[in-house]
Amino acid sequence: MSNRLTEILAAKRDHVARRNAETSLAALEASAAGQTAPRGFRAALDRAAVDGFGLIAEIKKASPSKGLIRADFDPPAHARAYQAGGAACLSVLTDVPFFQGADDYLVQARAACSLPCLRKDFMIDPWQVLEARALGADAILIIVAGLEDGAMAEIEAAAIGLGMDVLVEVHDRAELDRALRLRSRLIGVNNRDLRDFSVDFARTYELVGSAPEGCTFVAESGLGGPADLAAMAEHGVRCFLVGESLMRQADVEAATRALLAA
Ligand SMILES: O=P(O)(O)OC[C@@H](O)[C@@H](O)c1c[nH]c2ccccc12
Repeated sequence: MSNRLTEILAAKRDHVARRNAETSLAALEASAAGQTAPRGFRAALDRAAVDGFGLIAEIKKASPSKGLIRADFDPPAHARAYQAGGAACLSVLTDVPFFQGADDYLVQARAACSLPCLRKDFMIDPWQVLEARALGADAILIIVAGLEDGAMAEIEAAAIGLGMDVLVEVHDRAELDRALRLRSRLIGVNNRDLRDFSVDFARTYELVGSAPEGCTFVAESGLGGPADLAAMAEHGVRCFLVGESLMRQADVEAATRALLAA
């Protein structure tokens, strides 16, 4: 069980325990209740995919495999550029130790645009879902590889209870089967295996045909440009989550527009 995901989840457990102890639940509930209503994340993706591609554009400063991705990191500017370039949704990394993310990046990005925003983090406890909503998040991520069935269901129930969408991330068929026991029908296949960070588009190609009717299917990670999206589209994939390749561009808006023109 010694892999990168296990390491990340162990650190997350300590982080959540600490934050939970220093934050009053009542204050968190009040700030979640004071947020504007969730923006429909899956609905925005589905709308965009009708006659184009549904893009979840990710605000990502660094990653454990690549280190710093962008020195002039500016979440509000990136959020505006992604929206102007045609993205349907945003994903904002809030994990601190491994992705150099921050809760505040999510708050800033969401305030700077009108797109639905996913809090991209490693959810292990329903408390983090309430925290996500208190930050304004419209959707959360569940990584099937990191959770038991019971924990997944609890985290999902917390999100649904708060009106949020849930992106359920899988790597293989066994994980897809587990994902489909949940209620969410927004499924992401991560081409990058979080256990060893290897990237393989075949993970998406193998699973796209197994997603039942009525699922919104998202290919995630390692997508470099229009040619990759065009190849994915040939396999019937219409929705994508892209971070690094867009974050490395000087002109993020133009790169986003070019990507969606694939
Ligand atoms: O930067 P990329 O290769 O375009 O990948 C984006 C996104 O898919 C990736 O950041 C990601 C997918 N699932 C995750 C889970 C946790 C942290 C990060 C991720």
